[in-house]
Amino acid sequence: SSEISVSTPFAIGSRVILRSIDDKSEKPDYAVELNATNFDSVLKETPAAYAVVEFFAHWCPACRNYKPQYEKIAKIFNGADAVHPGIILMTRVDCALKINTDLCDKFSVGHYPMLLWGPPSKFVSGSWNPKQEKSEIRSIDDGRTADRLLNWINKQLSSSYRLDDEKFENDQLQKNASDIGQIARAIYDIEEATSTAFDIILDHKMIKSETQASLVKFFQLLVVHHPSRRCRKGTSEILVDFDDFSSNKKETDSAGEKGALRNYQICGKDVPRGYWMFCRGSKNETRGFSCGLWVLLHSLSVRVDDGESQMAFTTICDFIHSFFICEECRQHFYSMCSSVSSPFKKSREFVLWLWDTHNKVNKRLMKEEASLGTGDPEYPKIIWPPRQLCPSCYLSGSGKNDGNSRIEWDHDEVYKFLMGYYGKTLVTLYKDKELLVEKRADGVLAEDLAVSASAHAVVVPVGAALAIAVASCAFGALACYWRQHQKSRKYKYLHSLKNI
Ligand SMILES: Cc1cc2nc3c(=O)[nH]c(=O)nc-3n(C[C@H](O)[C@H](O)[C@H](O)COP(=O)(O)OP(=O)(O)OC[C@H]3O[C@@H](n4cnc5c(N)ncnc54)[C@H](O)[C@@H]3O)c2cc1C
Repeated sequence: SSEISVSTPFAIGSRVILRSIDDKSEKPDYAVELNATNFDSVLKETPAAYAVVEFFAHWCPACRNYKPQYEKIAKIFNGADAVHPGIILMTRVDCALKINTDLCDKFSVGHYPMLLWGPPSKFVSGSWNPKQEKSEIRSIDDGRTADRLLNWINKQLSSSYRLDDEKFENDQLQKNASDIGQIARAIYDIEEATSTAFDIILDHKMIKSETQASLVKFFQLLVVHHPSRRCRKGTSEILVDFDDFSSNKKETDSAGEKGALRNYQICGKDVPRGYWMFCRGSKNETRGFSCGLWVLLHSLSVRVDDGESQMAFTTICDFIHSFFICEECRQHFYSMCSSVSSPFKKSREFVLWLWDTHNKVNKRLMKEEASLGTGDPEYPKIIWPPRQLCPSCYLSGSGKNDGNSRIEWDHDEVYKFLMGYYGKTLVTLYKDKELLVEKRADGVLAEDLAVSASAHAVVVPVGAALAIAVASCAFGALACYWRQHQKSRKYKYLHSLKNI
């Protein structure tokens, strides 16, 4: 610094130079900067099981020196390129900013930098003080270097993370196949798969006059039965405006159409995150999207009512046929759809059909992957669920699930298991508690009732998507209803604007 001050006679100039030297050496921050306005929402939304919050002050020299150490750890855990994403969220709060004064007080920040550790939900609207007993938030007393901080974390989690772990050395596999709770992490993959599917459809310009009806029907299914509330919301927004894209289709080039739909975030602004949790493979190229898609389909199947089951079946078959870009997969799946001779009357039949169909795919892939070596070695295909996951699904003494022996299933137990697994268990970890809004006996959600109460007249605009919506009211009753009301609100709004 003495060199700089000698060569630069003006104090302001030297500051500028210092800053620019600094900028050049500055790497992107991996830790998420939080403040009083986003602290609760970021910690509420994160899929990570733990959070570290570093309280610091930007003027504090010790904090500046500590930053590269902390960043080394943040790089391992935060973001799409992280080696171990979605497990720990690394954050920081600048207590020197006025806006954060109360927040830092609530967490009894007495020195800088100060690190706290705990489940993210415990930080939301939370507080901490050093004398508090039985708090799930703990002070990290030995995190002065990256190595020591990682050691501290490893002790908490009985893990063996290392600073030089490389991408996709995924050592945190869900090795314990009998751990039913693992599926709770899949809610985030279902969101990821929904958003990825939407991106693929746009990237490959797959919305054509002959595929559009399939997409609208699938969106209707999502609006009503997607297990994530923000995906239901995002899909409904697309559905409401869908006519506008399709009616302008002839005039707009595909880039324009794609561009317009690109403005929609089907599962909200935080998705896609760029990584998988339940569906994370041991290699970059395995599992991921196709696993997430299966889990989405199963989670939809357990949520439809008896009267909707046939419609949900054809909707899923058509969607996969039109939009699943894996040619072999969509052909195989569609031929299995086509072999169903009589319509489903009960959702139980549909749930079990999807389960059995998935097992047929597993069985075929077991042989293929063994001979070609294309599977994920850590996740060999099995006839599912394994006995450890659902002992009662197996009639006593029936065969092994290696694809060769015949298993005698207790279908009542399998159905019960699937309903629990993809139903309640799937959403137990989900942070968006509004998701758990009670359904009324007639299946109408409170949020939809709020809409109906505020919308008076039903003005039905004539459009392709709406025509399809009306035609598919078997399960779309709520979706059509919701859409018509939204549409009517929008048109009324536009009309009132025109009149101004
Ligand atoms: C509709 C569809 C058709 C496909 N067809 C093909 C194909 O023809 N050829 C091909 O190479 N790949 C196909 N794939 C991809 C393939 O099935 C797997 O998704 C992929 O190999 C990744 O496998 P995975 O180990 O992650 O488990 P996946 O098979 O993707 O399963 C995801 C998760 O679902 C659960 N699960 C497994 N079996 C069942 C079941 N029977 N019922 C309920 N839950 C279950 C397990 O927890 C599993 O981890 C298809 C995918 C989809 C969505």
